[in-house]
Amino acid sequence: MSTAAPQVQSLISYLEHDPQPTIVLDTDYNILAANTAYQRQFATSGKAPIGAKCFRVSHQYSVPCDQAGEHCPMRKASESLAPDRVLHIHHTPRGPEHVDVELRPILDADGTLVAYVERLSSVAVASAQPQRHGLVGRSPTFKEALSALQRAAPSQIPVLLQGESGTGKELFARALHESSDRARGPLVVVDCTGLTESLFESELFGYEKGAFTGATQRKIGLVETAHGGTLFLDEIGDVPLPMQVKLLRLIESGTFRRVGGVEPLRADFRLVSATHKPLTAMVAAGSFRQDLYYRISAFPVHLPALRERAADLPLLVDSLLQRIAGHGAPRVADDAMKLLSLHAWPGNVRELRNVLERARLFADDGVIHAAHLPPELQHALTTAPAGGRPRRQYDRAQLAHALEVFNGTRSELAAHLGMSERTLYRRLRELGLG
Ligand SMILES: Nc1ncnc2c1ncn2[C@@H]1O[C@H](COP(=O)(O)OP(=O)(O)OP(=O)(O)O)[C@@H](O)[C@H]1O
Repeated sequence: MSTAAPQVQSLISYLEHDPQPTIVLDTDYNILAANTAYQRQFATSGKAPIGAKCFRVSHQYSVPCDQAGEHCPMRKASESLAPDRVLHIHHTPRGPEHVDVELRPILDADGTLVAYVERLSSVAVASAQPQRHGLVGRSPTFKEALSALQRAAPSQIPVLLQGESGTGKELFARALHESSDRARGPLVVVDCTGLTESLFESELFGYEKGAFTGATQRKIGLVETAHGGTLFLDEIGDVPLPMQVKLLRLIESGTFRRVGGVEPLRADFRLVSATHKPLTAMVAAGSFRQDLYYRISAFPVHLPALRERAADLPLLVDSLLQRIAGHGAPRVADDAMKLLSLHAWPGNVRELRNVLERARLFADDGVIHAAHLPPELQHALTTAPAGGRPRRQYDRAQLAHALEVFNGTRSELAAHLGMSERTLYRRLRELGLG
């Protein structure tokens, strides 16, 4: 068991009453102390893991995180002697969990590094294990997006979520709202697609009685409904130019008027926008206002496409099946899982959900087999007729995706794609992937 220097002992007793889970570590990854809050939330065996290595306790690794392919905040802090913060997946009594880790190096009077203090906060808005609601994910690209979200959440900075359709923009917006200090306020979702100018204005700002024919009484708009909370403008790239001016005025002045009203009203919301459109290209083409773009995009977050987070597929499949089918959720056979992992998922998680919703209706024996998946997924397993050409020509994107996600040798991949190894190599060379 490690012994701590006297200054470190004082630090330990100071941290004992900290309400946030905190541990003290020496420079060789040994846990010197863990406060009561840590023991309550994270101690897996019910007692403080004094003397154990942090990487073993938090990750069940036998080597430090950076040797296991993860970012090690201790390594970085030992070089910079400055604090570091990372999002890790920790082993906890509740299973794997996303944890925000803040690490501070402790220096003695000579400036020598003597210990580290690590403060942990569970990230409740996303799960690293199958879950019946909310965001799930554990791949590096998912963690990057989640980590960006956690950094932006406590401030008022406008966030722009950029991702293809079906990547979970609304779920991320909800997670951001729930991680912010406005979580007790409302989250108001505005779908900006297909709104005419007058409808947009009256929906957003509301109207006074008599403002137009049919306005028989005052109506509160969505901006007012979002008071004290978050206003989520989904598909902001679909807002036509004349309405963009009105949006800009609202964001810049923080005030608005109901249609037919004279009183300027003060708006109090945190703005989150989302789009699957390339806004910078739209700005260059003149179809999106540059000034509005700068206002909404102070903190852009890239939401990964499903093909960029292939490692999350089994977790997403489990979670979505639980959501679709509840307790009687079917299991997915290996051949079906292989097909799912070879598909490029242009429709992302929404497409995956649709495929599973359909497939489970065929799973009479409680198992989803390859045959239960739609034809466009089946092709990946068709084998070449003996001595003949493969039945299917894969395009560059499909092959690049298969290369990225396939867990096996090139000859196994060739077999899965229904072609000979030589043909695979030739195709890869032709497409510049070899
Ligand atoms: N990380 C995730 N974990 C769990 N479910 C997810 C995740 N990402 C997306 N989903 C699910 O995928 C579906 C699509 O998500 P959502 O509607 O948020 O996507 P979107 O990006 O807003 O799509 P669109 O741009 O078409 O409106 C929903 O059923 C959502 O619950």
